[in-house]
Amino acid sequence: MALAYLSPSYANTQLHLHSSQLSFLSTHLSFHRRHSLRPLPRTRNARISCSVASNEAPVAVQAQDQKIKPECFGVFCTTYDLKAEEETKSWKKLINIAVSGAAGMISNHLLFKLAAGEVFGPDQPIAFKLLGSERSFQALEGVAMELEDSLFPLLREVSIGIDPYEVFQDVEWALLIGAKPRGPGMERADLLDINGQIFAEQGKALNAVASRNVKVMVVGNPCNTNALICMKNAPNIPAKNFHALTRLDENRAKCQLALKAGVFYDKVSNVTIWGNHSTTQVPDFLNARINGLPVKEVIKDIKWLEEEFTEKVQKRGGVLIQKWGRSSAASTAVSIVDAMKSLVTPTPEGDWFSSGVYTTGNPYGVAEGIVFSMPCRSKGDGDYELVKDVIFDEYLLKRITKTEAELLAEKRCVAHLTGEGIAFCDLPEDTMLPGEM
Ligand SMILES: NC(=O)C1=CN([C@@H]2O[C@H](COP(=O)(O)OP(=O)(O)OC[C@H]3O[C@@H](n4cnc5c(N)ncnc54)[C@H](OP(=O)(O)O)[C@@H]3O)[C@@H](O)[C@H]2O)C=CC1
Ligand SMILES: O=C([O-])CC(=O)C(=O)O
Repeated sequence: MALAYLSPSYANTQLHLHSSQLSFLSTHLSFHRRHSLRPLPRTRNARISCSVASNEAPVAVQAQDQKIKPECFGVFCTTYDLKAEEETKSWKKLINIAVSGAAGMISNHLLFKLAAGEVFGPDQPIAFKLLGSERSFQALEGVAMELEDSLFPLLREVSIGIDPYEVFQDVEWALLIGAKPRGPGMERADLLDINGQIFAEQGKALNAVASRNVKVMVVGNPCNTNALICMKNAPNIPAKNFHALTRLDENRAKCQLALKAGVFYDKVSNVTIWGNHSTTQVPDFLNARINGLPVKEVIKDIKWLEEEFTEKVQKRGGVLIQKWGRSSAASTAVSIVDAMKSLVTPTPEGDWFSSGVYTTGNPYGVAEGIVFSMPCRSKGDGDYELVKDVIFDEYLLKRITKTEAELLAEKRCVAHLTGEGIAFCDLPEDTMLPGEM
């Protein structure tokens, strides 16, 4: 069954149905900016003009002719003038970006940055495939309407759906943000299991329908182990293409080092976050540099580095939640943009960036088979290589061993979701997500 386009009211009606009946809802609400000067079919054009003219939300109309696929929505139906057409000739091929948890807080910042060209530049048109759920479908429509009202020249298509097998079709980037937050009294093992199921399903869907070289950025927590689960369920996609977001931690570490040294934060480089996006993460001040000098030559207060600095970065998310009542959304979105940019632009000479990536084959002696944040460099082709010229001391190694042990325990806890046998949960008691206090 196909819909010409959906409205809040129509979607609502359907949302009361059994989930097996819902897949057609992902027969996306598509907003296509038109590339040609060819006039729109009269009937569709007329219907949409009507909804715009009456100043209402997009009106639900089931296709009279079921074969007509939706091509445009509201203002997106307007054809471009010749000047705009000439401009688009120099544009690159459309890039398909999927975002899950698209009605959530992080996404609400991220989508607008991506559509403005912050990652891929001013000549890269973009299509958004937004994944929501029964819960969030109506909110997703609201998000889509805001995108519509933003008049982004680069945003050529927006589709929304709740079936990852449809939403992930041909996507070249999958930004997996949606995850259940840890509620009061919920065990970490339960959180791993509930979210793990989401990421196992999404991994399978990516494996089945996404571009074979899709880059997957897992943000939803616990992001390292979610990324591992997703990857293990997508055997046809290179393991190297999966990332867990630790760039926010890197940015937080840079900020604290700059503050202590009294320099602007662009003077801080070579910061690695090692390990898990949790309170065991290790912000590496041994290899980091300020104005090109080793941090320890600029900040002589070793006690501050080992204790205060490290803990500040590890728990920054929780302190922020205490102040603001909600978790970091804007700075997380900024860090996702940074992380993506680091993969599509060459890393500046001598520097690197942190990302949670698969450890198999790593040169540091970190246990194989987990997703662990490590220092990476990229040629800007979407791929990365691990940095070899880093040094370790006793302090750093001890901390790395602790975060590694936590990730190995998380891995045992989700063995049933990675195809590695029976799960056994012996998670360390004293560690948390950065946002937990
Ligand atoms: N790696 C990092 O650096 C950071 C990671 N995070 C993590 O990112 C994730 C998203 O954060 P944020 O956007 O602020 O969160 P929000 O609560 O605003 O949005 C989360 C989205 O997750 C989806 N979701 C999926 N399953 C469930 C479920 N069972 N119960 C409730 N919601 C669910 C919901 O969308 P839908 O209904 O459409 O599925 C919801 O819109 C969280 O896991 C958070 O911990 C946050 C900050 C930093
Ligand atoms: O714990 C959370 O949900 C928030 C988080 O990851 C962070 O702030 O780094």
